[in-house]
Order: sequence, then C-alpha cells, then structure tokens
Amino acid sequence: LSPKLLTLVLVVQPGRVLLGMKKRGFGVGKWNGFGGKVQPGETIEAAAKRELLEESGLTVDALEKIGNIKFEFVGETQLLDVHIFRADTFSGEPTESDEMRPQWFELDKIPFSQMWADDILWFPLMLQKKKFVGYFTFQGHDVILSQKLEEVEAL
Ligand SMILES: CN1CCN(c2cc(NC3CC3)nc(N)n2)CC1
Repeated sequence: LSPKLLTLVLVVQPGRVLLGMKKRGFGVGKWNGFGGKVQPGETIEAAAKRELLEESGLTVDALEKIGNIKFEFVGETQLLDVHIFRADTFSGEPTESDEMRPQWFELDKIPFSQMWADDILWFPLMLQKKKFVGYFTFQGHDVILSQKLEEVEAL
C-alpha cells in the first residue's frame, strides 16, 4: 500500500516551541505540532501551510523541511509517511480550533510524557536544526518495537 502522506509543522521561536493539544481524532489527548493529510493535487508543503493555518490560526511564509519519518503499526498494512517542517517566523495569533488547543512551551518543559513516544527521540535534532530521516515500528499507539533515526545532509 502506498504510504499515507502526512505533514507536521513545529513553530519554534528562541526558547520556546508552539504545540497543540489534539482535541479529537488520531492522537487525541497528545501535544503535537500542527499537520494533517495531503490532498490530491496539493504539494506537501502547501498542505503543511494549510493545516497549520486551519489548526493554529498562524500563517507562515517559509517552512524548512527538516525531517521525514515513516511509521509502521504491527498488524496494519498502511505506513504513515510524515513530512516534518520547522517555521521560525509567522504571522497571526495562536488560536484554538476544533482540532487543536495551541500553547507555547519553553524548550526545557516540553511535555514528552503527553506526546507521541517518538518525539523525545527526534525533537533534539529538530531543535539543533539538524535534518533527519527515521523509521519507527509501533505496537499500538504507545510502544516502539524498533526504530531507525539518522541525520542527513539533505532531504
Ligand atoms: C497528522 N499527523 C499525524 C501523525 N503525526 C505524528 C505521528 C507520530 N508518531 C506516529 C506513531 C503515530 N509522532 C508525531 N509527533 N506526529 C503528525 C501529525
């Protein structure tokens, strides 16, 4: 099955990162960056900007591609192919949507215990502005059975 293309945008300012509490659907109850599906005929980057605006109220000009992680779930055939972007500048005010409740977090207070289990592994790379590719095998939504994560020169 072709992997399901998904986007994830982290808005980072000096000393803090914007996360959203997912209010429904996949990942409900977890803090995460903003993102969603890529529509037919839409570039991945355009999808990332659209979802960021829909979910957070923020508009960004520049998104930097920083990572690509594929996720396999034991017993499921569809892979998730998550394209991860970083934005350092934006316009607008973080606004709660029906999907997400945004909140700024200082970089030493990122709530990893309430985030996807992979985040604690690649957030440090993201914050150091490294580029990375990864492959995680999950058992359910909480247990990582295997993982691959490597820095790359270019995505
Ligand atoms: C709309 N998308 C959904 C997938 N997503 C994920 C997934 C993820 N781990 C995978 C085991 C689920 N980890 C982060 N941080 N984000 C980005 C947003």
